[in-house]
Amino acid sequence: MSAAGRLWLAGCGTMAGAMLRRWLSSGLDPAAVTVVRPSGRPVAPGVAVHAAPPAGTPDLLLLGFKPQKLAEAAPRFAPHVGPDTILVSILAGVELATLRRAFPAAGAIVRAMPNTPVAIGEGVVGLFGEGGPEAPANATVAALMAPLGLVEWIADEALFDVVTALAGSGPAFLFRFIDALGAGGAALGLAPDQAARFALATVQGAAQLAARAEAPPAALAEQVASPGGSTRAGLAVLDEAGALARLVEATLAAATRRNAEMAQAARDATA
Ligand SMILES: NC(=O)C1=CN([C@@H]2O[C@H](COP(=O)(O)OP(=O)(O)OC[C@H]3O[C@@H](n4cnc5c(N)ncnc54)[C@H](O)[C@@H]3O)[C@@H](O)[C@H]2O)C=CC1
Ligand SMILES: O=C(O)[C@@H]1CCC=N1
Repeated sequence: MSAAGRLWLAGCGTMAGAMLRRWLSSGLDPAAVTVVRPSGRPVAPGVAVHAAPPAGTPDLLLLGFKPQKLAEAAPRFAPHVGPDTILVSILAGVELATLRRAFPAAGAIVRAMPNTPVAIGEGVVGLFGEGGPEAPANATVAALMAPLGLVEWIADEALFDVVTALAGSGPAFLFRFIDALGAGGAALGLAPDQAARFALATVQGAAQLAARAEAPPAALAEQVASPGGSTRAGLAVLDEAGALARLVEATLAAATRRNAEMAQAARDATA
């Protein structure tokens, strides 16, 4: 974790806060971290917090505010970003070219797309950097992200909005599904609290089984669905005219479109 040297977080809300929690619990020295957040509110013992960027230059600056704040925040942080600084952005949508315009002196710029389960080391982090997978900064960024969960480089920045929809937003879609599973059971007569517990434990168990199994999820579904049995009757509803697949694809498409809109807004705001 010391690979990142002096680490500054610009913004420390839900997402950057989840990343920081995991970094600290996996051994990052809090004295190496500076959080800059408008409220100046404390974050964690030993982590310096400032309402505005202090003097100095970090080795790695993580942009953790909303994409809509880029135009306002960038001029405050840019003077602290030099050729020895790696800039990492978790801003949904916002492209490398926009970030490069806002931080012309940065030594390297990498986009990272995490999700909230990184807080417990069970997240996903998609990465895309300016210099391609072999750029020297990439090893530093990959080492920093490693404790957060599954870390993979994305081959094409044009796909980053899809990664954001699938993995960045994905937990929200799955939380909805857990609720829907419980609500479905409750609608058919189970006590709502018991239905909610069963739904959560079922999703947790199924995900863990799928993660450990050699067979793909489709084969695991077949193992549950006995011929002529009740699971088959339920799957027929999910599969009718590709109902579930179409719903999920439309969901990801809507989120992907919104990421592209935020990218455009950030381009316009920083032009
Ligand atoms: N919430 C999520 O699950 C995910 C969020 N993201 C990205 O993470 C970023 C942050 O999202 P959240 O954590 O959900 O939002 P949030 O609203 O919880 O946190 C943003 C933080 O930025 C701070 N901030 C605002 N203006 C600032 C400035 N000028 N300088 C420094 N800090 C400033 C705010 O005080 C706030 O605490 C967004 O760009 C989003 O696209 C990416 C993946 C997943
Ligand atoms: O909703 C958002 O815009 C961000 C991107 C991925 C998750 N949250």
